Amino acid sequence: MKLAVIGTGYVGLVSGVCFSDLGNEVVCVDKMSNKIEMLNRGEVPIYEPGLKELIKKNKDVGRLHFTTDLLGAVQQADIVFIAVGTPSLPDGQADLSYIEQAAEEIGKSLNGFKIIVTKSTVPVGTNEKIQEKIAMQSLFPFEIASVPEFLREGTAVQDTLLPDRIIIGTSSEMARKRLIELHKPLTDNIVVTDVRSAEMIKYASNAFLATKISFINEIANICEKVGADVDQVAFGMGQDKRIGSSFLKAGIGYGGSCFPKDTQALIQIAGQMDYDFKLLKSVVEVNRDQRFNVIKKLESILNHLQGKTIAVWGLAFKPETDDVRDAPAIEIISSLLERGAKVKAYDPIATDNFTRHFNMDGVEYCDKAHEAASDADALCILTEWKEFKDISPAIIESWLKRPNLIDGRNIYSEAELAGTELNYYSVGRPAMNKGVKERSPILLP
Ligand SMILES: NC(=O)c1ccc[n+]([C@@H]2O[C@H](COP(=O)([O-])OP(=O)(O)OC[C@H]3O[C@@H](n4cnc5c(N)ncnc54)[C@H](O)[C@@H]3O)[C@@H](O)[C@H]2O)c1
Ligand SMILES: O=c1ccn([C@@H]2O[C@H](COP(=O)(O)OP(=O)(O)O[C@H]3O[C@H](CO)[C@@H](O)[C@H](O)[C@H]3O)[C@@H](O)[C@H]2O)c(=O)[nH]1
Repeated sequence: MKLAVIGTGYVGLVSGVCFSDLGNEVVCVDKMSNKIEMLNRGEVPIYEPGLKELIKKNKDVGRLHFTTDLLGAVQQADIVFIAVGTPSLPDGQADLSYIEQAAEEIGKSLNGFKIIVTKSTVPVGTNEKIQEKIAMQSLFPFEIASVPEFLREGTAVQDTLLPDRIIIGTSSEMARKRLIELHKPLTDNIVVTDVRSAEMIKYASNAFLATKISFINEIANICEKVGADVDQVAFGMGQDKRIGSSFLKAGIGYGGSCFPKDTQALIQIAGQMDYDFKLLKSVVEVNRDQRFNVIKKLESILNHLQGKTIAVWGLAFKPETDDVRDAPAIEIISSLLERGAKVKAYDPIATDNFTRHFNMDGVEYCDKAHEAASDADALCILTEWKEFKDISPAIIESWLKRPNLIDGRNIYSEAELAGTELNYYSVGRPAMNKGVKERSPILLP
């Protein structure tokens, strides 16, 4: 099939490349000419394992193209995917201006029957607005469908080629058939719904996963008070198939380009219908507070942070990505600076992105983990990069000026800490904490 994909962010680029790998003729479009120039030179604007190789393979056989020419791309396509951004507006609603603009441009470009598919995460009812917008621009026939995307950054290629399920929301028999045919090579688990339900499935899925994370983080906070170990608790809970073991990793809360914005957007969607989504509001509040536990623990160890040197390992919102959108590191570093600390930061790949987006005076960005930790009063681990796990706590202790380690992602085990004199604090594992004032768990009467 001939496909056009509008927007070459994570979703557009990865899905375009994967569709082309399945043998389809794909043209990926972006209005940012620098991105398209990079892609045409064989460079990849995002860090995503396996993507570069797949782009090269499919470009070399002439099945994959990159262009800024939306009209040309749409005109040669049978199916057009919209994969532009839907960032948050200041009040939390989804900003649909990129969607509206793309729909208008697609409408102006139609030259015959097409299926227009929205992959972007959009509020319920948006696909109907897209339909109206396109129809205002064109008399050519077209059908619409909502096929939300569920890939995770860092495993995007794998998630796209081996999805748990594909959701196809459409009322068109023709779109249903063509889209099932297109996705069939990926999975047999294709769920066909109406358009509004497909739009809601995406938000409900992200909100539910965010809820699991905030739930386990609150359990972790209680574990610290009652002397239980959240990792053991999560493992035990996860053995129940009804609960499942995924997304129960306690830490400093979720970040990234999706959970923070999509939870806020769903609260707004509900609010516009006069429904107060109390549970999800609490999920967001718990997540906001969780990252500041790092600051509280630092203050309990160091008393105050004025003039102290704090090393930070991890700027990306999670490992295997250079994405820093809504990363916990942003607020944690800002709070450290506000309290007068000197911050030395290191990330294996996200530093350039971080410095491009955030102007944080007073932060020294380091090229090596060792350089950041050297002579620091404390080290905070904010992202669980494998590179960090491979460095033993004993080595870290030898680099630091004072032996204080805040492990925001629970990357070290008790055995790895044995023999060190580190004041160690992780999340929800009080028996492993050493040197922190509230070290002894409060035993229940
Ligand atoms: N990032 C993820 O992991 C992920 C996963 C699932 C779903 N989503 C959803 O998918 C959508 C896209 O997310 P993303 O992270 O890939 O976005 P992004 O913001 O990284 O990229 C969007 C791209 O679209 C381009 N664009 C905008 N308007 C355009 C137009 N009219 N013509 C051509 N190009 C245009 C922009 O220049 C940009 O390069 C969002 O709705 C997001 O919520 C994202
Ligand atoms: O047990 C867990 C799992 C994740 N996280 C955090 O949650 C955030 C999001 O992680 P993850 O879901 O792996 O990354 P994303 O790439 O943001 O993917 C989510 O958001 C995408 C965009 O909508 C969806 O497509 C995916 O299905 C959904 O998992 C990160 O900060 C993680 O550190 C935890 O704290 N504990």
